[in-house]
Amino acid sequence: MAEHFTEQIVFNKPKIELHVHLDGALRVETILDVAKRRGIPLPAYTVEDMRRICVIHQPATLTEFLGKFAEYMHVIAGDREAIKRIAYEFVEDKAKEGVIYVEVRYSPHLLANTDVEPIPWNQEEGDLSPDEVVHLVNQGLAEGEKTYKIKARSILCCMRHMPSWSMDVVELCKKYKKNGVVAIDLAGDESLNCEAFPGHRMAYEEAARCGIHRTVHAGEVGPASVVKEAVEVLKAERVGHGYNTLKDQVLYKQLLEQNMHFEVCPISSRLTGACHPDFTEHPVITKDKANYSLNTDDPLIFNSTLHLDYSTAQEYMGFTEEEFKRLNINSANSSFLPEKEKKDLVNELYEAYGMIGQ
Ligand SMILES: O=c1[nH]cnc2c1ncn2[C@H]1C[C@H](O)[C@@H](CO)O1
Repeated sequence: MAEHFTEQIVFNKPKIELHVHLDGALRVETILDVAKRRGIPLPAYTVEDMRRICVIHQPATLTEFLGKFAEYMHVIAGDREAIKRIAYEFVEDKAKEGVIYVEVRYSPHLLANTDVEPIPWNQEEGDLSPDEVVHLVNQGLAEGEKTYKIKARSILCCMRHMPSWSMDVVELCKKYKKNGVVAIDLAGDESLNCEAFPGHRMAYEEAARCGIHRTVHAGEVGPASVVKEAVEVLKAERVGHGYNTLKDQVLYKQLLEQNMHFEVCPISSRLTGACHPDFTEHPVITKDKANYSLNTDDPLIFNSTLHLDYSTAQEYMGFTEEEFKRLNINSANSSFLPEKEKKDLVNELYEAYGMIGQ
């Protein structure tokens, strides 16, 4: 587990997760297995050693954290079997954590090796396009859903440093809207690119025009102005992280009034240096009755589970059983499911939490 924090199951009830990266949620065992099959050299060959390389152990910076992906993404990218497998295993892992609905995000371009410029992770050009990546992830998720009886949808990420990919991303969201893709996201290093490039803005305009749901990583390490831009220019319906919103109280109050949903990731926020390392100082906004979810973000790199985020929230941030229920109901209400499915999900939680008729 991350540093000395210990995982306990403090909320053993159905949960919703809205902010988790597929490529940050792989099993180390799978990376080793695929590398062996493909004959790809790794910096380590045991689970323990490879985990040590992938994991962030001490609070670092977002830029350092994002560097961790380069340790293993070349193993999975460009390989059809591996991509389908990680999607399937992801659903299994979430089901084991008691998640009944998850929205998982990734960049199709970062898993492809053709129709992408530049080809990521120093791969040789191959024949796996971002379009086929989405198809494969959809298949893996759908098979996982069938086996583990939970619901999994996906969000496609634009990357802050690659505005030239963003129009492709929104086109993929449109194409696969009926096949499990529910929204567009903008991820990557906002500390390097604070203002969204025109490529991102155009993609988000098109998303809004076509009824594609929108979330944006903003105010994680970047200033509150990035959140303002996400909401006002990119028309974000949810904010990924958003911690620095609190530094602009006018904006924060406005977003509270709008019932804006914040995708909060406690363990992540500490290890990426986004928030104060002392969890008691974390700007999670329980006292304001804000609308937010609790999420793992990148459990491989934080060596974490959703249970660890919950137990940390309970132990250091004063979360109660009632707050866990409230935030999960808010999460279901803020999911990007169609209205009818959303209503059913909310009712499922009410029932599981013994809140029928409230
Ligand atoms: O916490 C994060 N902030 C910004 N970008 C992130 C975070 N976690 C993962 N990413 C990036 C790296 C992944 O390759 C990409 C798509 O999942 O999104």
